[in-house]
Amino acid sequence: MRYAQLVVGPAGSGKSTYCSTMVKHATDSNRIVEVVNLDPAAEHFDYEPLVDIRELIHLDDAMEDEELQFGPNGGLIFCMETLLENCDWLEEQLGDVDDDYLLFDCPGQIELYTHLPVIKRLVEQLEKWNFRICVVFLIDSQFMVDGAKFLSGTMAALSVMVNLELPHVNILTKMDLLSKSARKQLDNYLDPDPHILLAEMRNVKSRWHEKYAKLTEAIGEVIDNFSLVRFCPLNIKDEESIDNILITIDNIIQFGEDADVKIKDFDEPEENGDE
Ligand SMILES: Nc1nc2c(ncn2[C@@H]2O[C@H](COP(=O)(O)OP(=O)(O)OP(=O)(O)O)[C@@H](O)[C@H]2O)c(=O)[nH]1
Ligand SMILES: [Mg+2]
Repeated sequence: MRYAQLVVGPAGSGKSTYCSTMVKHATDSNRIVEVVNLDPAAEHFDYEPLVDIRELIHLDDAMEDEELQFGPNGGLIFCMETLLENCDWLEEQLGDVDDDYLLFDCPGQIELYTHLPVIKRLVEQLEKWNFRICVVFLIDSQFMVDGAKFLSGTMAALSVMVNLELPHVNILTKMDLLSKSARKQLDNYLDPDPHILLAEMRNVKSRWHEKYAKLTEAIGEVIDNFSLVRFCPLNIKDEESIDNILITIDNIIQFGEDADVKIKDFDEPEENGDE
């Protein structure tokens, strides 16, 4: 079994920073975590990638091609499709090391995760290669500090969850940039209570809410009733905060737990036999 975090989220939400932060944190606790750069347009990141999609195809290749004539967004989709067509290349680059733990630093175009099939197909490949995957959806906490934005961010997280159908963690990034009052505001939402959100939206003059108060309320309640979406705050300046996130994800993909799981599986038939 191998382990992977698929790090996704809107442009600039902090995906590449998250990856380098996790690598440093893991190294400090004697763990090896490596990053695969899947962003064909990446210009800067603070880690040494194990695999880099730009060695296969760069966004400029798609955009400068006389025949293709892609813009930046179509070009990106083209690059991701090229990656899928060259699965052998990726498989070879990834190697085949048991217990490997990789972070896939993905591009920032949200449509890749909300409704296009290309990332989903990549996930299916990774699963064939024995990866147990957790989607890590990052969203900038600064865009989550009022009711309407929080609701809209929640809906974005939900579309990614529905589209990718994988174990999933939502992370609020850049908590270090929030003012004290903004952080307090956000704390109210983190244990999501749609009534707090709604009461607040009622106070804010919003054309949407005036017209669709009942709809907003219904969406809020559905999300709450099904415990669909939760957010974990991440402050990269606080080791404990980083550690909490890593532990949460490790648990989800059962990293380091396999030994226990095997023992349990082994014991169960015996117990049944005794009964
Ligand atoms: N203060 C602070 N800045 C952050 C944090 N995370 C990211 N940033 C900054 O936000 C900007 C974008 O961060 P990136 O990590 O490149 O974001 P990204 O999601 O990889 O961006 P794209 O790949 O372009 O979609 C950079 O200037 C980072 O330094 C954080 O936790 N705290
Ligand atoms: Mg990036």
